[in-house]
Amino acid sequence: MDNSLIIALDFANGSEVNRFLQPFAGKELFVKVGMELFYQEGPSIIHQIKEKGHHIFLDLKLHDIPNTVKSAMKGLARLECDLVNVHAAGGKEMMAAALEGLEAGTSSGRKRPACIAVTQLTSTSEEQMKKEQLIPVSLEESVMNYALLTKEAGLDGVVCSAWEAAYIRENAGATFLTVCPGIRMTSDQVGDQKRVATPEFARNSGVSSIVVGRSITRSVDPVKSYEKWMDAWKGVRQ
Ligand SMILES: O=c1ccn([C@@H]2O[C@H](COP(=O)(O)O)[C@@H](O)[C@H]2O)c(=O)[nH]1
Repeated sequence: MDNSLIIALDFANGSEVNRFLQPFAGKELFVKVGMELFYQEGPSIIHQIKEKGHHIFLDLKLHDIPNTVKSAMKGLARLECDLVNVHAAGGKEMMAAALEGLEAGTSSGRKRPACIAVTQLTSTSEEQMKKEQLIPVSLEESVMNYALLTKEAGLDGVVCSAWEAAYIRENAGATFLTVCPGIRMTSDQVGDQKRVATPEFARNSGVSSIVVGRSITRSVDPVKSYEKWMDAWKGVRQ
């Protein structure tokens, strides 16, 4: 799953997803199903997207007591997604329990889904983190702390912004995944994201995979937009 551009399918229902995916028929995409879509459509949306041949990041950001997360992950493993996640703020014990659940729910002979943890949301600024979460260190230190806890718990990587990816790579190793949302072209609207970066910056920082939502899903021509984004991510001259 390294070097992927993951499209965030933040749609209200399955019909909107089908309408979006239809012009991509024949292409093998990596897509992200988040809370908005999954809470409306449930597991059936995962089966439908898998039938179309796409890879899936199920972005439900589990955050609860270890036993609950373990049981939930056991169930989610049966959906056979490629990537799932939790919040690192749930702690090392919770993250280790998530892995145990995933392993228990993965059928024999199959590879368990990769599991990553959200560090600080890309919609969080350092100022907000200090004021609201009462974390006195820099945002980069907080993200790094969560990344190291995630690694110690045995998970495969983290969700972070592209700004922290190089530091994480240096300290946690090149095989530890850094999956980065908050990616924007310079002409794009930033919206609610705070720690944004361009695809070029992400590539040069050694980010494993980028997540792109509205810039593609809300564009007039999503296929053309996706191709433009892929070129920027892969480093093709514009
Ligand atoms: O820290 C995080 C964790 C998850 N996300 C998700 O990524 C996409 C980003 O969408 P855009 O439209 O490109 O902003 C969205 O689904 C978020 O839930 C994140 O942005 N930051």
